[in-house]
Amino acid sequence: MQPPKDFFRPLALGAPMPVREVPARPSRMIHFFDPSNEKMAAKVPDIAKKADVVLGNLEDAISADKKEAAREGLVSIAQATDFGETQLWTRINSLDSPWCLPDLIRLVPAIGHKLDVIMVPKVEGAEDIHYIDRLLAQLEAQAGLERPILVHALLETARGVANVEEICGASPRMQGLSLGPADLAADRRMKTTRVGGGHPGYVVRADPNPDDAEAPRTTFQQDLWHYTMARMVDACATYGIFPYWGPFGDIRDTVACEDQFRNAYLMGCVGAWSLHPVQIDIAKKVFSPEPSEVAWARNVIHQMGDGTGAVMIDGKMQDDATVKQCKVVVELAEALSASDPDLAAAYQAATDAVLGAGSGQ
Ligand SMILES: CC(C)(COP(=O)(O)OP(=O)(O)OC[C@H]1O[C@@H](n2cnc3c(N)ncnc32)[C@H](O)[C@@H]1OP(=O)(O)O)[C@@H](O)C(=O)NCCC(=O)NCCSC(=O)C[C@](C)(O)C(=O)O
Ligand SMILES: [Mg+2]
Repeated sequence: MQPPKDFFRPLALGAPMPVREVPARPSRMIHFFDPSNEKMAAKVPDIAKKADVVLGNLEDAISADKKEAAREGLVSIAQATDFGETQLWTRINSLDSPWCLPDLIRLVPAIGHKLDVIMVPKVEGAEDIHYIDRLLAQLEAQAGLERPILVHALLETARGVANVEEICGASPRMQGLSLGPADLAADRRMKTTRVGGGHPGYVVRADPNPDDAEAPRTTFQQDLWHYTMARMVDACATYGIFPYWGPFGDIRDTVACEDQFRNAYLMGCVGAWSLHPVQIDIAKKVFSPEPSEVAWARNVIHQMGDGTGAVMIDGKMQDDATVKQCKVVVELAEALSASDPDLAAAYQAATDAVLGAGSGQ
Protein backbone atom coordinates (compact mmCIF):
# COMPACT_ATOMS: atom_id res chain seq x y z
CA MET A 1 0.00 0.00 0.00
CA GLN A 2 1.44 3.36 -1.02
CA PRO A 3 1.91 5.99 1.74
CA PRO A 4 -0.41 9.02 1.32
CA LYS A 5 0.98 11.43 -1.32
CA ASP A 6 1.76 14.06 1.35
CA PHE A 7 3.49 11.58 3.70
CA PHE A 8 6.88 13.06 2.85
CA ARG A 9 5.69 16.68 2.76
CA PRO A 10 6.96 19.03 5.52
CA LEU A 11 4.19 19.60 8.08
CA ALA A 12 4.91 23.30 8.36
CA LEU A 13 5.88 25.96 5.80
CA GLY A 14 9.65 26.39 5.98
CA ALA A 15 10.26 23.13 7.85
CA PRO A 16 13.01 20.86 6.50
CA MET A 17 12.13 18.05 4.07
CA PRO A 18 11.46 14.74 5.85
CA VAL A 19 13.99 11.93 5.33
CA ARG A 20 13.00 9.14 2.95
CA GLU A 21 15.22 6.54 4.60
CA VAL A 22 16.40 6.45 8.21
CA PRO A 23 20.23 6.49 8.22
CA ALA A 24 21.72 3.28 9.70
CA ARG A 25 24.30 4.92 11.99
CA PRO A 26 26.15 2.93 14.70
CA SER A 27 23.99 2.94 17.85
CA ARG A 28 25.15 -0.07 19.85
CA MET A 29 24.46 1.82 23.04
CA ILE A 30 22.26 4.81 23.89
CA HIS A 31 24.09 6.21 26.90
CA PHE A 32 21.82 7.98 29.40
CA PHE A 33 23.09 10.84 31.49
CA ASP A 34 21.40 13.29 33.87
CA PRO A 35 22.12 16.80 32.54
CA SER A 36 21.25 18.29 35.96
CA ASN A 37 24.01 16.25 37.63
CA GLU A 38 27.12 18.38 37.22
CA LYS A 39 29.51 15.54 37.93
CA MET A 40 27.85 13.31 35.33
CA ALA A 41 27.53 16.18 32.89
CA ALA A 42 31.26 16.92 33.13
CA LYS A 43 31.93 13.40 31.84
CA VAL A 44 29.86 13.79 28.66
CA PRO A 45 32.71 14.97 26.36
CA ASP A 46 34.81 11.92 27.35
CA ILE A 47 31.85 9.51 27.25
CA ALA A 48 30.91 10.86 23.81
CA LYS A 49 34.31 9.65 22.53
CA LYS A 50 33.45 6.03 23.33
CA ALA A 51 29.68 5.88 23.01
CA ASP A 52 27.74 5.73 19.74
CA VAL A 53 24.85 7.80 21.20
CA VAL A 54 24.68 10.05 24.25
CA LEU A 55 21.22 10.93 25.54
CA GLY A 56 20.38 13.78 27.89
CA ASN A 57 17.52 12.40 29.96
CA LEU A 58 14.78 14.82 31.04
CA GLU A 59 12.08 12.31 32.08
CA ASP A 60 11.96 9.53 34.67
CA ALA A 61 15.00 9.46 36.97
CA ILE A 62 15.01 13.28 36.90
CA SER A 63 13.16 14.52 39.99
CA ALA A 64 10.36 17.06 39.51
CA ASP A 65 12.40 19.80 41.15
CA LYS A 66 15.29 19.17 38.71
CA LYS A 67 13.35 19.23 35.41
CA GLU A 68 14.32 22.79 34.50
CA ALA A 69 17.93 22.28 35.58
CA ALA A 70 18.14 19.14 33.43
CA ARG A 71 16.70 20.98 30.41
CA GLU A 72 19.09 23.92 30.83
CA GLY A 73 21.96 21.54 31.57
CA LEU A 74 21.34 19.75 28.28
CA VAL A 75 21.32 23.05 26.38
CA SER A 76 24.66 24.03 27.95
CA ILE A 77 26.29 20.64 27.33
CA ALA A 78 25.05 20.50 23.73
CA GLN A 79 26.21 24.02 22.95
CA ALA A 80 29.64 23.45 24.53
CA THR A 81 30.44 19.98 23.17
CA ASP A 82 31.72 18.83 19.77
CA PHE A 83 30.18 15.35 19.50
CA GLY A 84 32.05 14.37 16.33
CA GLU A 85 30.39 11.24 14.88
CA THR A 86 28.58 10.48 18.16
CA GLN A 87 24.84 11.13 18.04
CA LEU A 88 23.13 13.44 20.53
CA TRP A 89 19.64 12.37 21.63
CA THR A 90 17.31 13.49 24.41
CA ARG A 91 14.35 11.90 26.16
CA ILE A 92 11.72 14.60 26.69
CA ASN A 93 9.02 14.40 29.33
CA SER A 94 5.81 12.56 28.59
CA LEU A 95 3.23 14.26 26.39
CA ASP A 96 0.75 14.64 29.29
CA SER A 97 3.34 16.23 31.60
CA PRO A 98 3.65 19.96 32.28
CA TRP A 99 7.28 19.82 31.11
CA CYS A 100 6.91 18.38 27.57
CA LEU A 101 5.97 21.59 25.77
CA PRO A 102 8.60 23.69 27.58
CA ASP A 103 11.17 20.97 26.73
CA LEU A 104 10.47 21.24 23.00
CA ILE A 105 10.05 25.02 22.90
CA ARG A 106 13.42 25.43 24.63
CA LEU A 107 15.45 22.66 22.98
CA VAL A 108 14.56 22.97 19.29
CA PRO A 109 15.65 26.59 18.75
CA ALA A 110 18.59 26.31 21.18
CA ILE A 111 20.13 22.98 20.11
CA GLY A 112 17.90 21.55 17.38
CA HIS A 113 20.76 21.77 14.84
CA LYS A 114 22.79 19.35 17.06
CA LEU A 115 19.96 17.07 18.21
CA ASP A 116 19.76 13.93 16.09
CA VAL A 117 16.81 12.22 17.81
CA ILE A 118 14.10 13.07 20.35
CA MET A 119 12.93 10.06 22.36
CA VAL A 120 9.25 10.26 23.31
CA PRO A 121 8.21 8.23 26.38
CA LYS A 122 4.96 6.32 26.96
CA VAL A 123 3.81 6.48 23.33
CA GLU A 124 0.29 4.97 23.13
CA GLY A 125 -0.51 5.24 19.43
CA ALA A 126 0.06 7.03 16.11
CA GLU A 127 -1.78 10.06 17.50
CA ASP A 128 1.13 10.78 19.83
CA ILE A 129 3.61 10.70 16.96
CA HIS A 130 1.38 12.94 14.81
CA TYR A 131 1.29 15.49 17.63
CA ILE A 132 5.08 15.58 17.99
CA ASP A 133 5.60 15.48 14.21
CA ARG A 134 3.58 18.63 13.49
CA LEU A 135 4.86 20.52 16.54
CA LEU A 136 8.48 19.76 15.67
CA ALA A 137 7.89 20.92 12.08
CA GLN A 138 6.53 24.23 13.35
CA LEU A 139 9.45 24.71 15.74
CA GLU A 140 12.02 23.64 13.12
CA ALA A 141 10.56 26.14 10.63
CA GLN A 142 10.75 28.96 13.18
CA ALA A 143 14.30 27.98 14.11
CA GLY A 144 15.36 27.72 10.47
CA LEU A 145 16.67 24.17 10.90
CA GLU A 146 17.98 22.49 7.75
CA ARG A 147 17.41 18.88 8.67
CA PRO A 148 14.53 17.26 10.53
CA ILE A 149 14.99 15.95 14.08
CA LEU A 150 14.06 12.26 14.11
CA VAL A 151 11.73 10.69 16.68
CA HIS A 152 12.27 7.52 18.72
CA ALA A 153 9.27 6.05 20.57
CA LEU A 154 9.48 4.30 23.91
CA LEU A 155 7.43 1.10 23.88
CA GLU A 156 6.40 0.96 27.55
CA THR A 157 2.60 0.74 27.72
CA ALA A 158 0.20 -2.08 26.90
CA ARG A 159 -1.69 0.09 24.39
CA GLY A 160 1.63 1.10 22.80
CA VAL A 161 2.44 -2.57 22.21
CA ALA A 162 -1.07 -3.19 20.82
CA ASN A 163 -0.49 -0.25 18.41
CA VAL A 164 3.19 -0.87 17.70
CA GLU A 165 2.84 -1.16 13.92
CA GLU A 166 0.85 2.11 13.52
CA ILE A 167 3.40 3.89 15.74
CA CYS A 168 6.26 2.76 13.49
CA GLY A 169 4.45 3.88 10.34
CA ALA A 170 3.11 7.18 11.72
CA SER A 171 5.76 9.54 10.36
CA PRO A 172 8.91 9.65 8.21
CA ARG A 173 10.59 11.05 11.34
CA MET A 174 10.42 7.65 13.07
CA GLN A 175 13.96 6.44 13.78
CA GLY A 176 13.10 3.47 15.98
CA LEU A 177 11.68 2.07 19.20
CA SER A 178 13.10 1.04 22.56
CA LEU A 179 11.45 -1.50 24.84
CA GLY A 180 10.86 0.03 28.29
CA PRO A 181 10.47 -2.92 30.71
CA ALA A 182 9.70 -1.02 33.93
CA ASP A 183 6.69 1.06 32.86
CA LEU A 184 5.49 -1.75 30.61
CA ALA A 185 5.56 -4.24 33.49
CA ALA A 186 3.64 -1.80 35.69
CA ASP A 187 1.07 -1.03 32.99
CA ARG A 188 0.48 -4.73 32.31
CA ARG A 189 0.33 -5.58 36.03
CA MET A 190 3.26 -7.96 35.55
CA LYS A 191 4.53 -8.99 39.01
CA THR A 192 8.16 -8.16 38.45
CA THR A 193 9.93 -5.19 40.02
CA ARG A 194 13.07 -5.75 37.98
CA VAL A 195 14.15 -3.48 35.08
CA GLY A 196 14.75 -6.03 32.34
CA GLY A 197 16.14 -9.53 32.55
CA GLY A 198 14.37 -12.69 33.68
CA HIS A 199 12.50 -13.70 36.81
CA PRO A 200 13.12 -16.93 38.79
CA GLY A 201 9.39 -17.46 39.08
CA TYR A 202 8.75 -17.58 35.31
CA VAL A 203 9.60 -21.20 34.49
CA VAL A 204 8.44 -24.40 32.83
CA ARG A 205 8.93 -27.70 34.71
CA ALA A 206 10.01 -31.14 33.41
CA ASP A 207 7.49 -34.02 33.75
CA PRO A 208 7.65 -36.13 36.91
CA ASN A 209 10.04 -39.10 36.81
CA PRO A 210 7.75 -42.13 36.12
CA ASP A 211 10.04 -44.31 38.21
CA ASP A 212 10.37 -41.95 41.14
CA ALA A 213 7.51 -39.55 41.88
CA GLU A 214 9.60 -37.88 44.60
CA ALA A 215 12.56 -37.07 42.33
CA PRO A 216 13.12 -33.30 41.92
CA ARG A 217 11.79 -31.97 38.61
CA THR A 218 14.09 -29.68 36.62
CA THR A 219 12.76 -26.19 35.83
CA PHE A 220 13.74 -23.96 32.91
CA GLN A 221 13.52 -20.17 33.30
CA GLN A 222 11.66 -18.50 30.43
CA ASP A 223 12.14 -15.04 28.92
CA LEU A 224 9.47 -12.54 30.08
CA TRP A 225 10.26 -10.20 27.16
CA HIS A 226 10.40 -12.53 24.15
CA TYR A 227 6.91 -11.77 22.78
CA THR A 228 7.20 -8.00 23.19
CA MET A 229 10.68 -7.86 21.71
CA ALA A 230 9.63 -9.93 18.70
CA ARG A 231 6.57 -7.69 18.12
CA MET A 232 8.81 -4.60 18.32
CA VAL A 233 11.43 -6.06 15.95
CA ASP A 234 8.82 -7.09 13.36
CA ALA A 235 7.10 -3.69 13.47
CA CYS A 236 10.42 -1.83 13.10
CA ALA A 237 11.65 -4.10 10.30
CA THR A 238 8.34 -3.61 8.46
CA TYR A 239 8.92 0.15 8.37
CA GLY A 240 12.71 0.12 7.98
CA ILE A 241 13.40 1.64 11.39
CA PHE A 242 15.47 0.34 14.28
CA PRO A 243 14.60 -1.67 17.44
CA TYR A 244 16.52 -1.37 20.71
CA TRP A 245 16.46 -3.01 24.10
CA GLY A 246 16.00 -0.30 26.77
CA PRO A 247 17.60 -0.35 30.24
CA PHE A 248 18.97 -3.16 32.38
CA GLY A 249 18.59 -1.89 35.92
CA ASP A 250 20.73 -4.33 37.91
CA ILE A 251 23.94 -2.42 37.20
CA ARG A 252 26.12 -4.65 39.38
CA ASP A 253 25.02 -7.79 37.53
CA THR A 254 27.12 -7.29 34.40
CA VAL A 255 26.72 -10.97 33.42
CA ALA A 256 22.91 -10.87 33.30
CA CYS A 257 23.12 -7.48 31.58
CA GLU A 258 25.23 -9.07 28.85
CA ASP A 259 22.68 -11.91 28.59
CA GLN A 260 19.80 -9.46 28.20
CA PHE A 261 21.70 -7.45 25.59
CA ARG A 262 22.66 -10.62 23.69
CA ASN A 263 19.03 -11.81 23.64
CA ALA A 264 18.14 -8.46 22.06
CA TYR A 265 21.03 -8.64 19.57
CA LEU A 266 20.12 -12.15 18.46
CA MET A 267 16.44 -11.18 18.11
CA GLY A 268 17.31 -8.31 15.71
CA CYS A 269 17.82 -5.28 17.99
CA VAL A 270 20.63 -2.93 16.96
CA GLY A 271 21.50 -1.64 20.42
CA ALA A 272 20.55 -1.16 24.06
CA TRP A 273 20.65 1.56 26.69
CA SER A 274 23.66 2.05 28.94
CA LEU A 275 22.67 3.56 32.29
CA HIS A 276 26.17 3.45 33.73
CA PRO A 277 29.66 3.61 32.16
CA VAL A 278 30.17 -0.11 32.88
CA GLN A 279 27.32 -0.95 30.50
CA ILE A 280 28.88 0.92 27.55
CA ASP A 281 31.53 -1.74 27.04
CA ILE A 282 28.99 -4.54 27.50
CA ALA A 283 26.82 -3.10 24.74
CA LYS A 284 29.84 -2.49 22.51
CA LYS A 285 30.93 -6.12 22.94
CA VAL A 286 27.47 -7.61 22.35
CA PHE A 287 26.21 -5.41 19.49
CA SER A 288 29.44 -5.59 17.45
CA PRO A 289 29.50 -8.83 15.43
CA GLU A 290 32.30 -11.24 16.43
CA PRO A 291 35.29 -11.12 13.98
CA SER A 292 34.80 -14.87 13.35
CA GLU A 293 31.12 -14.18 12.51
CA VAL A 294 32.13 -11.47 10.02
CA ALA A 295 34.75 -13.73 8.40
CA TRP A 296 32.19 -16.53 8.08
CA ALA A 297 29.60 -14.16 6.58
CA ARG A 298 32.11 -12.79 4.07
CA ASN A 299 33.09 -16.34 3.14
CA VAL A 300 29.45 -17.31 2.50
CA ILE A 301 28.88 -14.20 0.35
CA HIS A 302 32.14 -14.94 -1.52
CA GLN A 303 31.28 -18.60 -2.17
CA MET A 304 27.65 -17.88 -3.11
CA GLY A 305 28.69 -15.76 -6.12
CA ASP A 306 25.55 -14.06 -7.45
CA GLY A 307 23.74 -14.89 -4.21
CA THR A 308 21.36 -17.48 -5.67
CA GLY A 309 21.22 -21.28 -5.48
CA ALA A 310 22.52 -23.51 -2.68
CA VAL A 311 25.96 -24.69 -1.59
CA MET A 312 27.34 -26.57 1.41
CA ILE A 313 29.99 -24.75 3.45
CA ASP A 314 31.54 -26.58 6.40
CA GLY A 315 28.56 -28.92 6.38
CA LYS A 316 25.97 -26.10 6.56
CA MET A 317 23.50 -25.35 3.77
CA GLN A 318 23.83 -21.84 2.34
CA ASP A 319 21.33 -20.30 -0.07
CA ASP A 320 19.69 -17.00 -1.16
CA ALA A 321 18.29 -16.45 2.36
CA THR A 322 21.51 -17.11 4.27
CA VAL A 323 23.37 -14.72 1.98
CA LYS A 324 20.93 -12.00 3.11
CA GLN A 325 21.59 -12.90 6.75
CA CYS A 326 25.32 -12.66 6.07
CA LYS A 327 24.91 -9.28 4.39
CA VAL A 328 23.20 -7.95 7.57
CA VAL A 329 26.28 -8.95 9.58
CA VAL A 330 28.82 -7.61 7.06
CA GLU A 331 26.97 -4.28 6.56
CA LEU A 332 26.91 -3.73 10.34
CA ALA A 333 30.60 -4.69 10.62
CA GLU A 334 31.54 -2.24 7.87
CA ALA A 335 29.48 0.58 9.41
CA LEU A 336 31.15 0.01 12.81
CA SER A 337 34.60 -0.33 11.23
CA ALA A 338 34.29 3.16 9.78
CA SER A 339 34.36 4.62 13.30
CA ASP A 340 36.35 1.95 15.16
CA PRO A 341 39.80 1.17 13.66
CA ASP A 342 40.49 -1.59 16.22
CA LEU A 343 37.33 -3.37 15.18
CA ALA A 344 38.17 -2.84 11.50
CA ALA A 345 41.58 -4.46 12.01
CA ALA A 346 40.08 -7.42 13.91
CA TYR A 347 37.50 -7.99 11.16
CA GLN A 348 40.12 -7.80 8.41
CA ALA A 349 42.50 -10.19 10.20
CA ALA A 350 39.72 -12.74 10.73
CA THR A 351 38.62 -12.42 7.11
CA ASP A 352 42.14 -12.78 5.75
CA ALA A 353 42.60 -15.91 7.86
CA VAL A 354 39.59 -17.46 6.09
CA LEU A 355 39.76 -15.97 2.61
CA GLY A 356 43.51 -15.43 2.32
CA ALA A 357 45.58 -12.33 3.08
CA GLY A 358 44.58 -9.19 1.22
CA SER A 359 41.25 -10.80 0.31
CA GLY A 360 40.05 -7.29 -0.41
CA GLN A 361 36.81 -7.96 1.46
C1 LIG B 1 22.11 4.52 38.62
C2 LIG B 1 23.02 5.68 39.02
C3 LIG B 1 22.28 6.70 39.90
C4 LIG B 1 24.25 5.18 39.76
O1 LIG B 1 25.11 6.32 39.93
P1 LIG B 1 26.23 6.24 41.06
O2 LIG B 1 27.01 7.50 40.97
O3 LIG B 1 25.61 5.84 42.36
O4 LIG B 1 27.10 5.00 40.53
P2 LIG B 1 28.66 4.79 40.71
O5 LIG B 1 28.96 3.37 40.35
O6 LIG B 1 29.10 5.27 42.06
O7 LIG B 1 29.29 5.76 39.61
C5 LIG B 1 30.66 5.60 39.33
C6 LIG B 1 31.06 6.83 38.53
O8 LIG B 1 30.34 6.82 37.29
C7 LIG B 1 29.59 8.02 37.17
N1 LIG B 1 28.33 7.70 36.49
C8 LIG B 1 27.31 6.95 36.97
N2 LIG B 1 26.33 6.87 36.05
C9 LIG B 1 26.75 7.57 34.96
C10 LIG B 1 26.19 7.85 33.69
N3 LIG B 1 24.99 7.37 33.34
N4 LIG B 1 26.90 8.61 32.83
C11 LIG B 1 28.11 9.10 33.16
N5 LIG B 1 28.70 8.88 34.38
C12 LIG B 1 28.02 8.11 35.26
C13 LIG B 1 29.36 8.51 38.57
O9 LIG B 1 29.14 9.89 38.55
C14 LIG B 1 30.66 8.13 39.24
O10 LIG B 1 31.62 9.11 38.89
P3 LIG B 1 32.92 9.30 39.85
O11 LIG B 1 33.72 8.02 39.67
O12 LIG B 1 33.59 10.53 39.28
O13 LIG B 1 32.39 9.47 41.24
C15 LIG B 1 23.52 6.39 37.73
O14 LIG B 1 24.26 5.44 36.99
C16 LIG B 1 22.41 6.95 36.87
O15 LIG B 1 21.75 7.89 37.23
N6 LIG B 1 22.24 6.35 35.66
C17 LIG B 1 21.18 6.79 34.75
C18 LIG B 1 19.84 6.23 35.23
C19 LIG B 1 18.75 6.61 34.25
O16 LIG B 1 18.94 7.39 33.34
N7 LIG B 1 17.56 6.03 34.44
C20 LIG B 1 16.47 6.28 33.50
C21 LIG B 1 16.51 5.35 32.31
S1 LIG B 1 15.75 3.79 32.66
C22 LIG B 1 14.05 4.14 32.57
O17 LIG B 1 13.67 5.28 32.46
C23 LIG B 1 13.09 2.99 32.59
C24 LIG B 1 12.15 3.03 31.36
C25 LIG B 1 12.84 2.70 30.10
O18 LIG B 1 11.49 4.26 31.25
C26 LIG B 1 11.11 1.95 31.62
O19 LIG B 1 11.50 0.75 31.53
O20 LIG B 1 9.98 2.35 31.93
MG1 LIG C 1 9.56 4.39 31.64
